[in-house]
Amino acid sequence: MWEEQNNALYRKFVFADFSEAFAFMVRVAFEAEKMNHHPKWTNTWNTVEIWLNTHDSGHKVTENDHKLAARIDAVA
Ligand SMILES: C[C@H](O)[C@H](O)[C@H]1CNC2=NC(N)=NC(=O)C2=N1
Repeated sequence: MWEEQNNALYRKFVFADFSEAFAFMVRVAFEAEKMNHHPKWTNTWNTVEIWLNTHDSGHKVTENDHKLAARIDAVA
C-alpha cells in the first residue's frame, strides 16, 4: 500500500529476484515516460522502493502522483 510520508507517496515492492525487480522497473519506466512524470526510486537486488511527488509543484503530492501510483500498481 502507498503511504504518504514527507510530501511523497512511498511504496516498497519486493520481488522474487533481481530479474523480476528490474523487469518491473522497465514497465514503470515506460509508464512514467508516457505520463512525463517520473519516480524517485532505489533498487537493491529484489527490492524497489519508490517515492512520488511533483517537483514542478514545490515537491508536493499531486493528482499526477496518485495517477502514476495507480499505473505502477497495475504493472507490479
Ligand atoms: C519538464 C518536465 O515536464 C518536468 O521536469 C517533469 C518531468 N517529470 C517529472 N516527474 C515528477 N515526479 N515530478 C515532476 O515535477 C516532473 N516534471
